[in-house]
Amino acid sequence: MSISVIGANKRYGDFAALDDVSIDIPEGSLTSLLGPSGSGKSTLLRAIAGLDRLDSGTVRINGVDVSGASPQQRDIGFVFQHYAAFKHLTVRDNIAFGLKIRKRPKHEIKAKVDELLDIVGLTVFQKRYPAQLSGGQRQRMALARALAVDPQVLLLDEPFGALDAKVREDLRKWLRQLHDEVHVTTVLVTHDQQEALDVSDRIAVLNKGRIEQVGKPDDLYDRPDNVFVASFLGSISRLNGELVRPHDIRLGRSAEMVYPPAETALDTGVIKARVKRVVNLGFETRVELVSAASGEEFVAQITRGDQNALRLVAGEDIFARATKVPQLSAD
Ligand SMILES: Nc1ncnc2c1ncn2[C@@H]1O[C@H](COP(=O)(O)OP(=O)(O)OP(=O)(O)O)[C@@H](O)[C@H]1O
Repeated sequence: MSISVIGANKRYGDFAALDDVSIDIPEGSLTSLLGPSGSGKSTLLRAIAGLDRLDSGTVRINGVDVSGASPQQRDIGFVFQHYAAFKHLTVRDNIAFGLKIRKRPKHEIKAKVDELLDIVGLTVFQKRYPAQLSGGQRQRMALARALAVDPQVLLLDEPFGALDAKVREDLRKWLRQLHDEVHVTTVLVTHDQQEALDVSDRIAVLNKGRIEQVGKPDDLYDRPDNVFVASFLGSISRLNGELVRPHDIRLGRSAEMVYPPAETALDTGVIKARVKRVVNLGFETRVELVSAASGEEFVAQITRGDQNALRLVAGEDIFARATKVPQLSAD
């Protein structure tokens, strides 16, 4: 099912939580709403779900105007950051809950729950109670429960937000696989750009109640419309007045060493810089630098292999040259 939001506005007093937001979410896609805290992501998701009414604007699911419909009528699966499971029901019964209240036949419930337990990897824990699960297992149970009733649309509001970094990473890989198997149109709210880049077919970047840009992860990263999108999707520095990404900066001990490949004509030219700090981050090394000419501080990210060859240390003067982020169309 596709989702269209057209001209959505939502105010709290004088404050515009959504300011004329329009977005098309294609059928079967996994689309992330990405933005800083307070940018309106949850407000937009809740409007799609029917949990909050818009002041004006339209929500369409598969072309049908559902703006006046209740969440139940919209046939939506929802998972929040803190999932409210039924504590007194086992994992199996939690997943079966929606099917039981819809009075589905017993054999159908059993088959569906068995399938979902398998998909979310909780078959061996099916007799446990929610309190006996880890946070990550509980969120997987929540997803299985939301999917049990075959919703038209799956809405996820920071579903992994309360989990630690490693578990988050595992779960977002798992979510992507799950989506590839189930294909339900999914909207994921996140403030984590890594998460959005990792799992999404499309990302909508929100800022102050407006959508800044919508596109495929690579398009947003390589061709951001403006500085906000460029900086929200990854760290970025200003160098000779140009925006550059840390891993697009070449460093060397001579000007000749930093010539970029011939095809990248869009570059900053050779810049003399002083190394301020070198930080080893496992596979990569972050080098913090100061431009000799302008005093601008910038950050380069090089491989550990390059650092082993260069052996950069704080205080030394080197040369840098960077490929620019393509010109920002909306600035
Ligand atoms: N019920 C409410 N009453 C007043 N203001 C609200 C209400 N709900 C949301 N807001 C405001 O609307 C803005 C957008 O909120 P929203 O929850 O959509 O942001 P968000 O992007 O999801 O942020 P976060 O990542 O922090 O959850 C915020 O400034 C918030 O304070």
